Amino acid sequence: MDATVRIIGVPMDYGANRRGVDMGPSAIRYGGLADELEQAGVGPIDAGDVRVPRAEERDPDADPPRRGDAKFLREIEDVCTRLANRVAETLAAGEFPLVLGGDHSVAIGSMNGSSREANLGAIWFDAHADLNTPETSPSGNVHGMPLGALLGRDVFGEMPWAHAPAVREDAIAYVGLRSIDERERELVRNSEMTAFTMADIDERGMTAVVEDALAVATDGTDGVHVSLDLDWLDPSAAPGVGTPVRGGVTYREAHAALEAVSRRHDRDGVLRSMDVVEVNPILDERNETATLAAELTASAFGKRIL
Ligand SMILES: NC(=[NH2+])NCCC[C@H](N)C(=O)O
Repeated sequence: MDATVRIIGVPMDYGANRRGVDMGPSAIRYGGLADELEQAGVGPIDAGDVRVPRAEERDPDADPPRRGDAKFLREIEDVCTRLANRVAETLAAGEFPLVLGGDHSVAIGSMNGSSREANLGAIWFDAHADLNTPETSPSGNVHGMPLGALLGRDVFGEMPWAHAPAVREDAIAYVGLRSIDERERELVRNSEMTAFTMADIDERGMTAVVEDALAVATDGTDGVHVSLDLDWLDPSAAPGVGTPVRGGVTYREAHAALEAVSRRHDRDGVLRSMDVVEVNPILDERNETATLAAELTASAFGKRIL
């Protein structure tokens, strides 16, 4: 990675089903992110956090969460608008935006910012498809909807600050899917996205799958956004997440995947922006998941064993 990496924290948990991911940015920093990046040969700048209104300060009656609705969408849009601006400014300054979540709805902001001046592709490292809309969501949690939002589906087509689609469907590749809601399954099947599930990884190996995902995300695009949800990993390696799903990626597969991204970047500079999301320190064991998040980020930016 030749560009300076600008770390942008987003201490937000409005999109998640439980409290705690708002502490993710602190935990990942405490887990050694800056040191890890330096070992990868990257000079990071920590730009601090995007302002997120504290949940305790909200009027509890202002926006009552309802089933089938998008909970706290107003707050999430507000934060994502600020984040999108920060990401766009970072890119305009010739720096690389590294966004620390927060729940996965932060990707709505980071990818909107990253795609303002570029045709963006994306790799979604996640157990979940995150393609719900308020209409299809079983939970109403917006962290299950960021791709629906980025594609401008349903009410997300009416967000005046966002341009939709922020990313072309056929330039998105999932890697490691294993938990898809009933109605979401149809959405994934009927979409033009490429979905590599855990079964594909078992059958073909991580490196081959990630190389294919990179081919999808770079085809006809100016750059790739990597969205790394820590629940992509198996809960034995990453216990500090709010929506754990067993049967996930191992510690070694995860490093292999991000090393494959970094190798490709070394060849043709494809990486444009990245977010690392869903670390929940309350549920974690001695900050293990946040530390892993920092290590995996360093692998994406070129840290090698030898
Ligand atoms: N980024 C995440 N952790 N997403 C979890 C989504 C879970 C479920 N599919 C939902 O819509 O509620």
